[in-house]
Amino acid sequence: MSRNLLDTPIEYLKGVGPQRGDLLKKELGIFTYRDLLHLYPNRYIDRTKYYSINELNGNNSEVQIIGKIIHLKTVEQKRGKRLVATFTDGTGEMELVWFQGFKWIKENLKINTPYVAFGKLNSFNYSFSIPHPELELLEDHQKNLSSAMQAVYPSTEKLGSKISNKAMNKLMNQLLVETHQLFNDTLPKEMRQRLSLLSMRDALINIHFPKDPNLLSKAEFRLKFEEFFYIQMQLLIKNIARKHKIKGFPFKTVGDYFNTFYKEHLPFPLTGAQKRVIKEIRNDVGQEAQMNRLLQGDVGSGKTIVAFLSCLLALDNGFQACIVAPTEILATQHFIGISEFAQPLNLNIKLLTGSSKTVERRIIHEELESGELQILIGTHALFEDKVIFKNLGLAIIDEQHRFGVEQRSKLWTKNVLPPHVLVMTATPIPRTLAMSLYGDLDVSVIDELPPGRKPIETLHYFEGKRLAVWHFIRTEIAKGRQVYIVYPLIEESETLDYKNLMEGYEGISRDFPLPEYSVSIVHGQMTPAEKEVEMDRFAKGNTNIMVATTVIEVGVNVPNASVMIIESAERFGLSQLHQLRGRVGRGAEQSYCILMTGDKLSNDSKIRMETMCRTNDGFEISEVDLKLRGPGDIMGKQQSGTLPLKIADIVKDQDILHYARHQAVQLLKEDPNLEDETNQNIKNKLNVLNSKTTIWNYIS
Ligand SMILES: Nc1ncnc2c1ncn2[C@@H]1O[C@H](COP(=O)(O)OP(=O)(O)OP(=O)(O)O)[C@@H](O)[C@H]1O
Repeated sequence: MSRNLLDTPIEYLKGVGPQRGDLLKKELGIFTYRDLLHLYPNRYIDRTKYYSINELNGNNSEVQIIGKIIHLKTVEQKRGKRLVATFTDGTGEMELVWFQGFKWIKENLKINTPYVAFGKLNSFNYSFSIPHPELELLEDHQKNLSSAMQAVYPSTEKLGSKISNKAMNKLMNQLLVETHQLFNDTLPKEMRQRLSLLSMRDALINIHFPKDPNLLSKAEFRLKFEEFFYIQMQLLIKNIARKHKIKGFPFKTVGDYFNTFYKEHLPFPLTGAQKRVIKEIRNDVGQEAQMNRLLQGDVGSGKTIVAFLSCLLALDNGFQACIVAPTEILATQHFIGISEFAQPLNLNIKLLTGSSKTVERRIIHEELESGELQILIGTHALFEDKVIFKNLGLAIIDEQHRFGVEQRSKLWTKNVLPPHVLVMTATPIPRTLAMSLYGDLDVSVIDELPPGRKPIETLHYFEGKRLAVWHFIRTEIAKGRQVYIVYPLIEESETLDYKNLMEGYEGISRDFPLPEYSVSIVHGQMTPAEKEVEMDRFAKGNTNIMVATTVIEVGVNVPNASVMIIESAERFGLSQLHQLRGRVGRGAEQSYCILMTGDKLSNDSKIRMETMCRTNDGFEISEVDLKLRGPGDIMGKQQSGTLPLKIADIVKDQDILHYARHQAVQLLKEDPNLEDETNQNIKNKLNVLNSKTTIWNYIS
């Protein structure tokens, strides 16, 4: 497309002007002609359908009726004045109503003249009305009707009557008249023909003024394809570039540490998935390029041993490794778990968290710089400037989405070359999202649980069943099992949150009294040391019940705990519920998760409870979560904001996403550097995109 005209500030478009221009800029972020062109409609109204008044019913939402105004009157009520027109089409009568702008309407409306009235239908006791209808003289309507399907723009909700939908349509028409000659295509003709894609020009015209439903769906397909195709092209090209350009330390040998542990000290036979993932990692770190791998494994799938074996690869090649976790509890758990694995190897492994003592810190700093310290495990305390590695070769980051971009890149600056990076997440990211967001990270998936695990049985109970639930807890404790009872974190109010938890704790302590039962508690207002003591009591089996807020959400590993009670479960998101449930079912016993809720549940909450009761599969759960919440909430605003999608929807349009990815892969196979004459416009568009897109800024 010609850049100049399409970059024209929006206020210069005929019909816009400074006032409307300001509205468009402020409310919709439309600054130029180009921005307006890509403001796509939300939906379409069939303007070929006319209703007669006697066929109206309460189910009609928007209607279009040909008729005449036979009477106009002003009605005064307590709530204010309104102007009411009696409108008839010969089959019946209805009302057209206005609450403002009376003078103009009275002066301009013609009595007993054919009009087309269009708008939202209100019904009350079998009488119908349209508030603030769009009215057009039938004569004009027949002359003007250029498109049977009329676009409704998202602006309608935001701008209301300031720029009506009709006015938006008019502006769009004006814009297309002025600019349509200038639309160059961004996809080669050969490709468009091969894939039966509309040209950009036809797609844009038909998305705003569809000639018929078939052309509309072709236009939508073309524009969605375009968005996905270019995202995938960027990701794939970046991936190729990374493999070539970002040099990393190659771990050439698989040495004594790895081999000894693998052959002699594995605490259990690895699952097929664990073996496969370790192979993928070994292959990556053996190359000259930096590894950037995302390791997805459902809760309890055994990521820790994979992390440990990866660390051994670094150590075998004379490098240090670190593991960073988002909370002290999790970092400590990793430290305990890894130290246990490492016992026979006599390694120097240390823990660094916010509550490490000054003396410990000094020792850690010194040993780290001298290279004596081999594996450092900790929280974001590792990102501090004082923490200097002699030669960090591998950084493992657990639950990455809790860290910011800058923090992660801080680890990079600690080296001449970047270390290999393994990002571990127990929150499965739906495949489609992973593909669109992490297309340039290599992904490994542990999709198999260790053998002998019994699926967790999940049950949903309303408050009225509490006594039965308590009875159940008693029988499980009598069998020697332990129980978690989790309360929601009420984000807006720490005090309320605390009060809730403490009340629960007091009740539980009353219902499960000493000496028969003992109850631990962990909450956000305790110091890390206090939390650790309580966690430790529970982990060692000294207490039967652990009462906690979501601080135990990730990483806690107490295989003997077989019951998870989640209080006010309707307050939790799906992925959080799944994480919490993952704290049980880690031993060989049958485990249970009980979701307690109030009686009144929203539809979404019902779906969440049903999903949890139906499946233990983290990927399936994350797909449902994605559908319920949309990608923004799952990934956090920062990340979803980076996806440049205006028309495509990563949930609904997954098929197009896969198709576009396939086409992008094929194209790059055939012409990796886009040198072919026919691919020049793709190259040009990528150049423009690369100069402004931020999609991966947070990854690299
Ligand atoms: N191949 C295996 N065979 C038997 N047990 C295993 C195997 N792999 C891991 N485990 C055990 O399963 C439990 C869960 O493993 P781990 O803590 O590594 O899970 P995870 O993937 O880190 O889960 P989470 O993210 O929930 O912490 C541990 O008790 C671990 O010892």
